[in-house]
Amino acid sequence: MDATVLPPGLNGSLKVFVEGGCDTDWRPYTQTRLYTNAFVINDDKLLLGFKKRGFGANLYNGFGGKVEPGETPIEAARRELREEAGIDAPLEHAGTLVFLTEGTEWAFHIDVFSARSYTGIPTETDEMRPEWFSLAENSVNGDDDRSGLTSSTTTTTGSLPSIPYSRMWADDIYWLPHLVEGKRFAGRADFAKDGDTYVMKKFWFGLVC
Ligand SMILES: CNc1ncnc2c1ncn2[C@@H]1O[C@H](COP(=O)(O)OP(=O)(O)OP(=O)(O)O)[C@@H](O)[C@H]1O
Repeated sequence: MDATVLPPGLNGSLKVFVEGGCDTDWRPYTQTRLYTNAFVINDDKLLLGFKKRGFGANLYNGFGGKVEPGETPIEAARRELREEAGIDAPLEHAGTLVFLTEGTEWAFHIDVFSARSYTGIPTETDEMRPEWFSLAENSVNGDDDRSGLTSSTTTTTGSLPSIPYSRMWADDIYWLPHLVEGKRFAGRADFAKDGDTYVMKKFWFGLVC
């Protein structure tokens, strides 16, 4: 795809790998707010957090939040990882995501980071419950409802569930496999609201080339 037809908000040399949704225009916006999202991989396991409150509650996600005044995105990402998961990690930039949600006139600009090692012990906080998921081909289905099961925060052996995409933001299934593979990506998705649920209406994701 020609760089001139990138969705508004995305820049650089990107090659589309998936796009779809409604045949409508991208929603206009005048402001962006900076956020971070950090994913820790350890051997064949991925650490996700179950969000207990706030925006995206009851979904699994990486660890992150708003970039505070005076912080760089990487500083914010490491702070949020410490605050929400209790660990430190040598985060590297993996991708850039732009999201519009119905009801807000500004765009989320999310710098996504990943690390292949960490220090500390993943620890549940008020906001997030860290859990490990298997990246192995033959792992058990992580989309099943695991409520009532013991938290796997400290599990290092046995069969972990696979990434629970049905209980994550709808965009994650497109770009997270690329993050796991160590590829750099960027994308945009515009969401509409259906009651309390956000529905992904239009999306575009590409790899950095
Ligand atoms: C729409 N599609 C999306 N797909 C995947 N991830 C998404 C997302 N939209 C937002 N996110 C992430 O959700 C977190 C919100 O952060 P959020 O908890 O609101 O921020 P912060 O911790 O600063 O808030 P408070 O301190 O509670 O105010 C933050 O990681 C951000 O990257």
